[in-house]
Amino acid sequence: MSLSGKVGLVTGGAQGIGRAVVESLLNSSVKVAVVDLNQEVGNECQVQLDAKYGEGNCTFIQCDITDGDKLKDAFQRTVDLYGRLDYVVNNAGINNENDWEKTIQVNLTSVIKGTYLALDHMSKEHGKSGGVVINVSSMAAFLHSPHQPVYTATKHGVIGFTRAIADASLLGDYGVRINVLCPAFVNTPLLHSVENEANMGKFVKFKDDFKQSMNKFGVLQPPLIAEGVMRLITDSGLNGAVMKITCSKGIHFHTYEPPSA
Ligand SMILES: NC(=O)C1=CN([C@@H]2O[C@H](COP(=O)(O)OP(=O)(O)OC[C@H]3O[C@@H](n4cnc5c(N)ncnc54)[C@H](O)[C@@H]3O)[C@@H](O)[C@H]2O)C=CC1
Ligand SMILES: CC/C=C\C[C@H](O)[C@H](O)/C=C/C=C/C=C\C=C\C(=O)C/C=C\CCC(=O)O
Repeated sequence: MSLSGKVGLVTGGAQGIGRAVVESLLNSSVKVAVVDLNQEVGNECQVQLDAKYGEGNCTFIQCDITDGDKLKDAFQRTVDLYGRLDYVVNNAGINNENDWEKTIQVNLTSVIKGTYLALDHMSKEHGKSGGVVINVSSMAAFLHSPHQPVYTATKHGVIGFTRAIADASLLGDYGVRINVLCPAFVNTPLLHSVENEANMGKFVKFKDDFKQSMNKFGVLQPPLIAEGVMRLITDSGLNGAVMKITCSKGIHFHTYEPPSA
């Protein structure tokens, strides 16, 4: 399936999982807006991607996604620059149990805003031609741990929101498929925040429990997560799907039992 001529937007795209996703999209000839808070890492990312994929194929947009107006502008700038929008990956996330309200804003509220903005630009309801949204949750939504209660709550929230809005998209004939991705531990800068009291607050004392889980379940590399994202984009049968990626089972899907009366 050729994705050439399509346009994507990835939040938190300057490093870690988001950066791997951006590169997979560029490898498939998708033009990409890299929306990220970090100016320095974003600038470096732009230089490196221009050198690797050629100028004009991606653009770094500095944006704090918790600022609703700035997020709206980032979507509009993407459409103004590339003429359309087809894929949105709401990936940016933080792990901050000290400033837990910020964690809710970044990990959940901004994912909801990003999904609604994606629908504004892609839904047939607004005369657009459809697309795909992928919201990044975590295996933490299935196997909770004592060192990140609010992070865990946000990742549960992302799954609930995504499954419900995916149903709305289907019933409302929006033409937009909306799926959720739940990676286990991935080797990115975020993972190293477990030892940092500024992030973990009083739960830092449970870091050994976290490390034991990492040893038990293993650590994935970002390109496998990007492979999962590309599958969610290209498999036209997937809407409201909950993709899990783990060391033991690789890319697979969570199954829900139908509710009984
Ligand atoms: N690394 C891991 O083990 C796992 C990560 N995840 C999730 O994957 C997503 C990406 O995580 P990583 O790549 O590991 O993290 P990371 O910390 O390496 O990268 C996150 C990116 O998001 C950006 N960002 C943070 N706050 C932002 C804001 N307010 N506005 C715009 N950009 C912002 C950062 O500048 C950074 O470039 C997150 O949602 C995370 O919760 C899920 C499961 C496992
Ligand atoms: C300081 C922590 C920072 C970042 C890491 C994040 O918290 C990340 O989102 C947390 C991931 C937690 C993963 C937890 C469990 C992983 C489990 C497995 O890998 C496999 C276990 C079962 C698979 C069975 C199934 O597929 O259902």
